[in-house]
Amino acid sequence: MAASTSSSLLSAPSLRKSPPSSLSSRLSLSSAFGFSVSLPRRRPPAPVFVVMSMDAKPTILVAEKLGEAGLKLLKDVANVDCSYNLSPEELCTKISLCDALIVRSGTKVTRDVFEASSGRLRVVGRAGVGIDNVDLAAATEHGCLVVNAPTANTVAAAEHGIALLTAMARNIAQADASVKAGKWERNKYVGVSLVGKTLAVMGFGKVGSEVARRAKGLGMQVIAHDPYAPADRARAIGVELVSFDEAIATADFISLHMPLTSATSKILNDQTFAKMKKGVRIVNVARGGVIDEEALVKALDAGIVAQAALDVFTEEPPPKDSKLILHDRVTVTPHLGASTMEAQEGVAIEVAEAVVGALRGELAATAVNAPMVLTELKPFVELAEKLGRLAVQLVAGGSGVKSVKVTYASARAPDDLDTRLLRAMTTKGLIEPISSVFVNLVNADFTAKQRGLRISEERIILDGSPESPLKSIQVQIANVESKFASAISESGDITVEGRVKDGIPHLTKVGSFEVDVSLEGSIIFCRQVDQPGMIGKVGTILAEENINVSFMSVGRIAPRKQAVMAIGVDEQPNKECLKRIGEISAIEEFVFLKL
Ligand SMILES: NC(=O)C1=CN([C@@H]2O[C@H](COP(=O)(O)OP(=O)(O)OC[C@H]3O[C@@H](n4cnc5c(N)ncnc54)[C@H](O)[C@@H]3O)[C@@H](O)[C@H]2O)C=CC1
Ligand SMILES: O=C(O)C(=O)COP(=O)(O)O
Repeated sequence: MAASTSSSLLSAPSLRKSPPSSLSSRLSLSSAFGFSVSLPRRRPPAPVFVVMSMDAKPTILVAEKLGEAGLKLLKDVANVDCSYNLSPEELCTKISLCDALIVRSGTKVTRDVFEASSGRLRVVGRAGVGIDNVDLAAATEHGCLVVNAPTANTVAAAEHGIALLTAMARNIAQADASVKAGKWERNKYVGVSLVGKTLAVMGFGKVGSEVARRAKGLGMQVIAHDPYAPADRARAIGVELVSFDEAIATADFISLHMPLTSATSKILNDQTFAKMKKGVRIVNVARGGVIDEEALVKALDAGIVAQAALDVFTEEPPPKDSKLILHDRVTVTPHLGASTMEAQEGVAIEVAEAVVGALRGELAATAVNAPMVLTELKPFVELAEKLGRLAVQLVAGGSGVKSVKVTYASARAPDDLDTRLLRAMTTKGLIEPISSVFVNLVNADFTAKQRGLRISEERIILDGSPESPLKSIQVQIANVESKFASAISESGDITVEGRVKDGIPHLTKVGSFEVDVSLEGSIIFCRQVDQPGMIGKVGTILAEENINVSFMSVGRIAPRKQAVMAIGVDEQPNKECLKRIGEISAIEEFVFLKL
């Protein structure tokens, strides 16, 4: 495949130098995808996302300690400046002389850093999974690639979870401090046994499943909650997937392994602690923000939570006088989940390879923000991602998403429409709302496969002018239940379909209902009895709650039967507002979805 053609799928924000041809030939998207597709004839060649020639040695700033093997890889091709504990000002001063920056979780790579680099910084490497310390939007705007190391520390994080679990159950940290203080308190530190106890693993991804495997080895009864994990993957290691409420109500121990997203933020709070078994013990090696820390202190004091073991905190380092940290039934570590010799060597190699590759012009499979080119497909790319986002959010908790079909209706011949970018963006929409994985053109198929998600594509060839690349895109999720039953079409699948109108993606079908709502902001779907006054009733509630409606559309099967109302809203309605809508008597079901 000619690199110049394939590269047209990638943007070239501000190139300093075109790549030499030997480097261009390394950017083979077909191999990155693991399949080969003939590319469209119309697409003009564009420069690749290459950042610099390798004849001048680039400079890489390593701002946090990195394993030796990774450093060696970097030093083979670059001038490496290892400067740790830089203040934000020092980082901004240094960065203007650097082509790449490598960090862990302790360095904040803010917009100021990208601005201070004056366009020289081309790659940020995160030697670990979470990239919450990197301003991704600013990176993308400045044409800077961000890569991470998503797999090399999985086992370390799982082992740390198990270490905290066992240390907590046997009061290891407290007893150690007591003996060192000259005491001998054998009765005070009687622990609890793990064997036969129920552990709820919340988030059954890479780390969660490794924790589950190990806990079973300790003789624990393991259940898991993960609305998006396929049940057969859980079954394969003898774990039952259950609802959130069942998990927290049944567990003697709860271990958190979900990403921090708007849906998981403070997922353990006053209400959810109240549903737990009295005396439950909690482990968190995910992200501090998934627990409402004040609520946890209250639950500890009320005896609902017997103990907690925490590696991560909302604010890191946490305030010295934090009641949570100082609580005598809480065991803490300073974000050590990924800190083993082996994991650090692993992430160092994984990130160094990605950074060196990126400097050479290759696009790493671990790229987090690979910017995409503005082509005629741009609005359809946006449509594909939004349909994916909508479809996955319509899935009811407990249904594993395994099989997705994307149907493109187009008047273009198959060899004149390359759907890889559309499929990648649909995959991004399907996976990102439910995961800490970042999906881009390069890693989309790989990521889907890794998660057991099968994405098939179908083309409907239409008569008419091939001027516009596509008429519509439909996304269907098979074999799942929906939290909005009307989203299930006659085929039995969750179905959403959209079109581009005046350059803006629109949703045109949900389930069997025709609607028309622009895909901006967020959406409320309501199914109601088709009768006068419904739009007014819902509109009035939204107006009273100061929620701006951007679009409203009603689709119905037949007059005075059932209808589905799709309402685009600029602001997120609060719980009270949604409750009021749900209480309108003719409304049979409704759901709020973020785009
Ligand atoms: N303490 C440390 O040093 C480390 C912390 N981590 C953190 O551990 C977490 C998990 O990492 P991975 O397993 O690599 O990610 P992953 O993406 O492989 O797994 C996350 C899982 O959470 C599930 N999930 C999403 N929303 C959920 C919800 N509302 N309820 C239950 N499950 C939900 C997803 O379906 C997915 O299966 C991340 O937050 C990551 O940042 C990872 C490595 C080291
Ligand atoms: O990889 C992650 O998400 C982690 O939380 C590990 O962070 P660290 O690299 O140890 O600062």
